[in-house]
Amino acid sequence: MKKKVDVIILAGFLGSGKTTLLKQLLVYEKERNHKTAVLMNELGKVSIDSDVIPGDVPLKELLNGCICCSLSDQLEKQLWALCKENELDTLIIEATGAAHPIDVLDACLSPYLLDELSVSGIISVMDAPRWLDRDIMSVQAKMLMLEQIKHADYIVWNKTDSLSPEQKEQLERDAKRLNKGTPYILTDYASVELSRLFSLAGKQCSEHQPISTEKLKVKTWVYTFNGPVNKKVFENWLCEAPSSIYRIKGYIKYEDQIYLFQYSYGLPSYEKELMKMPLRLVFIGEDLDEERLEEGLKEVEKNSRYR
Ligand SMILES: Nc1nc2c(ncn2[C@@H]2O[C@H](COP(=O)(O)OP(=O)(O)OP(=O)(O)O)[C@@H](O)[C@H]2O)c(=O)[nH]1
Repeated sequence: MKKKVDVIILAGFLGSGKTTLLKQLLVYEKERNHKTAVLMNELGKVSIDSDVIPGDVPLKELLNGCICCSLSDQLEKQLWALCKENELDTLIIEATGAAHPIDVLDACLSPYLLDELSVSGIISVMDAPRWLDRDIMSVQAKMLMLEQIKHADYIVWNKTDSLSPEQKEQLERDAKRLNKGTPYILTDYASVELSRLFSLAGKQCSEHQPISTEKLKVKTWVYTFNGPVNKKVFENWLCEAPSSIYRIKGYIKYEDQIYLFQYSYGLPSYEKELMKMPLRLVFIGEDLDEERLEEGLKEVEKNSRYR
């Protein structure tokens, strides 16, 4: 079977040090003879950070919007193109500082890309002084930083050079409180010992193994239907589905019609699909009880037959 490309998502507030870390990751991957590509997303019309990417690294840019909202369709196309045009080992996505990590993860888990990509983890690069000073920021900015910490598989507290020992202790307490058990590090200029970062993010993984998706804080799970189901039966199941499911997306068939199905924060939506797509749904959430989900969906298929 074809090896999937490992995807690393770099999240973190505007100017927190994502590109600084990205440059080091690229050097590290090159030393390991890993062919690595970068997908860079910037809010502005002109890319600033892409100049720092070496010429031999395949690069796609998504400008003037955020991949977690207005550009999520384009992200899918660009990821597909990067995988088809290159024999990749690793793909690093640098999200904008305004991106919600779960939404970026969601955009990577397109049903089209399931066989191509395997998301290794979300690394959140946090601007430590800004976090400590967050009370002067808007509620939205505070919430965003909180999400970036909460959903990280590895937290890099950056720009810590000017902080007092008490402030550094506070950062450690915050990491433990907000994302218990997740590895973190306090750095300057994102100078992380990268072998540690890879192994810690994967917890039990050795230095040279990719981080397994099973170690992701936010879990993903895929269910494949054998055929069409009954809309009412499926939606009844959905009403009872656990709230820890953040997203569902994929293809579902009602009678003779295939739909692209999207479910986000409790709301389902459908779009008619003209192609014959595999009837797979990708689930994204925390603490997903896979066994229960599978049982429930099998029941949906069974009950649909009697309608
Ligand atoms: N003082 C200080 N400056 C830093 C540190 N890390 C990064 N910087 C600087 O902070 C600025 C922003 O760093 P970037 O790596 O571009 O940050 P980014 O998260 O990619 O920024 P955006 O793409 O705009 O969101 C640059 O000028 C860096 O040189 C640090 O630890 N301390």
